[in-house]
Amino acid sequence: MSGPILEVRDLEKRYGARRAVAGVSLDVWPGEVLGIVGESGSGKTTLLSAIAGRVAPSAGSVTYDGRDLTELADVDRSRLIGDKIGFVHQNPRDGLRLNVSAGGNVAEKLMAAGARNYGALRETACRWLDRVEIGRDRVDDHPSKFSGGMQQRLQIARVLATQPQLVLMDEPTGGLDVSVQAKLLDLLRGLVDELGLAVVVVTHDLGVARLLAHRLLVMKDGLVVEHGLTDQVLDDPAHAYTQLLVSSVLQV
Ligand SMILES: Nc1ncnc2c1ncn2[C@@H]1O[C@H](COP(=O)(O)OP(=O)(O)OP(=O)(O)O)[C@@H](O)[C@H]1O
Repeated sequence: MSGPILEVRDLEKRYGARRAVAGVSLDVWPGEVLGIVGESGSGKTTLLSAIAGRVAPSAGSVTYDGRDLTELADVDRSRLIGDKIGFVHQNPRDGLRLNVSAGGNVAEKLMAAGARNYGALRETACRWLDRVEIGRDRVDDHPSKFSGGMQQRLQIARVLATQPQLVLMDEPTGGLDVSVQAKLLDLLRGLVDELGLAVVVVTHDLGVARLLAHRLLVMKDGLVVEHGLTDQVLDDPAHAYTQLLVSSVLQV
């Protein structure tokens, strides 16, 4: 593939008179991690949800691998997104089936993608548990019995098992203890590098952005106010709003 894997153009989402996303354009290239940062209410989650087809944009286009997702029939868009685009929720409970075993959570994604052989499914599920550092002895346990960090790692295994080329992440380490966050970030960074994933990660945590993202978009009131390489944006912010975001972190 020679161009961006994801192209978003003039994306807008209105709720009544409010423009939650007010005309955003972005590109993501294969193997690239794009971070979207901004304070609460700046439109990050709405932007990610619109890219993922979870909310219908009011205007604009979302082109994945040459196809405009906003023009596909619902069923075709769902299939494409299910197969090729992964979504990691902040709350792992939104991305897991809690009454299905850990192995089953991974295996059912593989089955939806066409895998059938029980032995191979179980072995692949176990290998994914290995990769996200969940013991194989937990393969038959329900994730409702797991800690928050383990649930998040299982959600990541479930999302990555079908080898998506693009993964959208909404505050993937939010709601976890700091030490658990650090471990999860390490794991995510390793998997993203190893699998060469293209990622869009939404976070209000500039530390997470610094560790994961190659490039950053800074959002305010539904608009992108600054974008650039992560170190450049965080170390030498050009926009007053980004300066405030960065300095408010430094003061903590
Ligand atoms: N379903 C909805 N109906 C009406 N307004 C909404 C809806 N979802 C979001 N909004 C509004 O759109 C704006 C952007 O919200 P959004 O959740 O995208 O921001 P955010 O940057 O992700 O914030 P947070 O970090 O708190 O999740 C806010 O003003 C919010 O109130």
